[in-house]
Formats: sequence, structure tokens, C-alpha cells
Amino acid sequence: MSAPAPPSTEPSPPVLFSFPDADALSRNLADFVVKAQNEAIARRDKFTLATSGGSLPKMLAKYLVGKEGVRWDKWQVFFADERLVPLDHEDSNYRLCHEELFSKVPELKREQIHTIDVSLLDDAEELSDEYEKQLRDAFAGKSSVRLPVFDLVLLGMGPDGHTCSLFPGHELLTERTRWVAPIEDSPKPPARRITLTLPVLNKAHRVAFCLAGEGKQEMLAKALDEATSQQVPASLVRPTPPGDVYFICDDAASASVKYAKTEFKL
Ligand SMILES: O=C1O[C@H](COP(=O)(O)O)[C@@H](O)[C@H](O)[C@H]1O
Repeated sequence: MSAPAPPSTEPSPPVLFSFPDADALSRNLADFVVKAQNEAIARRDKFTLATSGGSLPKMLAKYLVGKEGVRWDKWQVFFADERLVPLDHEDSNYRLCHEELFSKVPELKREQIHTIDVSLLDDAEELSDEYEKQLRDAFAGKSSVRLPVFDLVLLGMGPDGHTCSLFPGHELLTERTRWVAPIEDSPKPPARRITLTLPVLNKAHRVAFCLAGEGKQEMLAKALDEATSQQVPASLVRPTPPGDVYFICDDAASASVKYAKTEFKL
């Protein structure tokens, strides 16, 4: 008898869900998150989430706040990217998430939310290393783990195809060793940020882009219908098995995509 074939290391094809409008997107996103949460808790009794800023926090909060079955006490929340500003600054992704979500969920305690160390704002390298250390402490408690495996990473995508703070053609797209990296020349203000790197995104159990509105149409078609490219950083997010990447969209965002849509079933 021949030996079983080794498991594939080829990334699985992205899964595209499209809902009639942004409201339906948010409602189904809440179900998707709770499913990811439940599977993570069954695996290791906690749920590690990396969230983005931009349009995502509002979409996420709409039906998650007050939803039955959310085990907030099991959540550990990180930021997929963060701007190097104080936490109460209008550009802070933490502030945005706090206003839209965290402040509405008293069960989610401040110590479960992993923010940047604002005492290091003057030194992007040091701040980035400190945030990576927070990840190392949370994921392994030791430095030997090669990459963290997030249960869920929620991403946006800008009109230029950027995701997290990974911008088209930027040298950070070739980063292979760091988990978190600083960027001080972001083409979108503010210029100084930190971001999870592609190796971390591509190691996650599940990554979900959440995209609503016509403004996402052109780049979504490029990300799904064309070959992966450094000019479209979102196209480079292709987790290795058993990880998967989902595009959770409304019909306005997916209108010009040729890529096959999948019926949403949990
Ligand atoms: O600068 C950023 O932009 C992206 C995309 O934002 P969106 O408003 O187009 O959804 C966001 O995902 C990221 O967290 C943020 O820092």
C-alpha cells in the first residue's frame, strides 16, 4: 500500500460571500464571527482576534453588540494595524474600535484588548517590537513559537488595494521574519504606523475581508480575478492550510467580480 499523500501546502482558494446590502453583510458577519469564536473556544478555550480600523468596526459592531452566544470573556483582541498616535487621537484604530464596539460591551475588559505602548510613540521600531512581544506572550509565553495563529483576522481593503498598513509596492510586503513591522512612510495619513506582516496573516486560521460599497468594486475584482500582485496587497493574503480567506461583501462591492460566489451557510 502506498503512503498517504502529504497534506497540501497550497493556499485554499478564497471564498466569496456577497449579500444584498451592507446591513445584511453586518448581520451575517456577526454569525460568521460567532462561529469562528465557538470553534476557537472548542480548540483551546479562548478566541484570538485581530481587528482593523477604517470601515470595519462599525460593520462588525452593528449586530455583534447584544448578540446571543458571544463569549466576550474568552476574547483576546489585537490590532491588525495601528497608527502611531495617542489612543484617544481621532486617527487611532483603538479609539475607533472603542467608540464603535468596545465601549458598548462592558463584558469585554480592558486587559483583553492589546493596544500599542504609547510611551514608545517616538520610536516606531521599539514600539513595533514591544507589540510583537505582546503577541509572543499571548500566543506562546515563550519566544520559540515561529508564528502566531490567530483564530480570526478581520481586514478592510483601501481603494488602492492596501490592507492592514501594507501598501502597494511597499518593501514591507517582502518582510518574512517579523510578526509586527513599523512603517513610517505610509502613503495614507498618518504616515507612522505598525502592521501585522504577511507571514502572520497567512498563518491565521481564518482571515475575512469585510467590504461594502461601490468604492471597493475595482480593487475587489483585481484581488479576486487577477493574478496575485504586490500592486494589490490584499491579493497576497492567502493563508496556508488549514487557514482560509473569506471575502464578505455586499453586492455593490462585488458587482464587477467574475470570481464565483459561494452561498453563505454556517
Ligand atoms: O488605513 C487603514 O485603512 C484600511 C482600509 O480602510 P477602509 O476605511 O477602506 O475600510 C483599514 O483596514 C486599516 O485598518 C486602516 O489603518
